[in-house]
Amino acid sequence: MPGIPSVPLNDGTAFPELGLGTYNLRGEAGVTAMVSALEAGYRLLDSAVNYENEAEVGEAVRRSGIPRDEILVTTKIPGRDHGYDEATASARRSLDAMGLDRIDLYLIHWPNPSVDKYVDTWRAMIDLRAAGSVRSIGVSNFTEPMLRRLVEETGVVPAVNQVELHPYFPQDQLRAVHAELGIRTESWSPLARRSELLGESVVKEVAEAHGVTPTQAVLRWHVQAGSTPIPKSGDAQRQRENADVFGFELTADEVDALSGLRRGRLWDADPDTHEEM
Ligand SMILES: NC(=O)C1=CN([C@@H]2O[C@H](COP(=O)(O)OP(=O)(O)OC[C@H]3O[C@@H](n4cnc5c(N)ncnc54)[C@H](OP(=O)(O)O)[C@@H]3O)[C@@H](O)[C@H]2O)C=CC1
Ligand SMILES: O=C(O)C(=O)[C@@H](O)[C@H](O)C(=O)CO
Repeated sequence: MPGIPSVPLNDGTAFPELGLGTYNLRGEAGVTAMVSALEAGYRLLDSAVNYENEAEVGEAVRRSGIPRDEILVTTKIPGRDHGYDEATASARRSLDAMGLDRIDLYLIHWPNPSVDKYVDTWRAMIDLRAAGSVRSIGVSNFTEPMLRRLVEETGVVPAVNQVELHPYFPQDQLRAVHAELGIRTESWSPLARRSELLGESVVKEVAEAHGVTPTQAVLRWHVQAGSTPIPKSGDAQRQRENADVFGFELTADEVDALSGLRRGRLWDADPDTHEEM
C-alpha cells in the first residue's frame, strides 16, 4: 500500500493528504484505535477540546513509539474559550491534557459569529505560534467573509480551514476561495458519517471501475478535490482501507459524477447560525 503523501501548508509545514478523525474515540479503546491508525501509516490526528479525548491522543502518540516530529496533532479551541486571554489559557490546558509540548495544528473550532471574538482568538493563536507552543494555526467552519476578515484585521492567513465537505456538499465556492488565499482545505465528515452516501449507485459504479471499495472511491474524490479528509474509524481494518487511496486515480468524469450527488449539508451546521461552546 502506498504511504500517505503530504502537501506543504502556507507556513511550509508538510501536511498529510489524509488523517484520522477522532470524534467519539475515547478511553482505552480510543487509544488503541489511534495507535492502530499510527501503525497503519496515519500521521495526522484530529482532536478537539470538545471531543474530551486529548489525553488519549497524547497517550497514543507516546505509545506508538513513532518519533514525535513525524506526527501532527490537531486540537481545537471551543467556543467557551474565545478571546485573547481565554484562548491562551485554553492552549495551556490542551498541552497539559495531551502531555505534549507542542500542538501541531491549532484550530478555532467554530466561529460563533454572534459572540464576535474570533479575531481576538486568532491574535492569541498568532502569538502562541510565535512562542513555539503551536506549529500551524488555522480555523474550522469559517465562511469566506470570516476568512477575509481575519486576513484584513491581522494580516495572517490561516493555514487550514476544516469544513464540512463530502460529495453531498462539495463546497466548490469555498474551495476556490481557499485556493485564492493559499489555505489548505480539510474535510470533516468526509464519508458523510456513513450515511446512505456509500450505497449510492454512482459511488458503487466508480468503486467497481477501480476495484476499490465505495469508501475508497469517496476518499479518493477528496484527495483529487485538493482537500485532506479525516475519516473516523475505530476499526484497524477500516482504517487501513481508508488510508489506501493513493494507488489509483479517478477520471475527471468520475470526479464530476461524484460531485453530482450535491444536495447540501448533512445537518444544520451552517457556521453563520450554528454555534458551539
Ligand atoms: N470541525 C468540525 O466542526 C467537525 C470535525 N469533525 C472531525 O471529522 C472527523 C470525521 O467525521 P465524522 O463525523 O466522524 O464522520 P466520517 O464521515 O468520518 O464517518 C465516520 C463513520 O464512518 C464509519 N466508517 C469509517 N470508515 C469506514 C469504512 N471503511 N467502511 C464503512 N464505514 C466506515 C465509522 O465507523 P467505524 O468507526 O465503526 O469504522 C463511523 O461510523 C471527526 O471524527 C472529527 O475529527 C467532524 C464533525 C465536525
Ligand atoms: O465533531 C465536531 O467537531 C463538532 O463540531 C460537532 O458539531 C459534532 O460534529 C456534532 O455532531 C455535534 O452534534
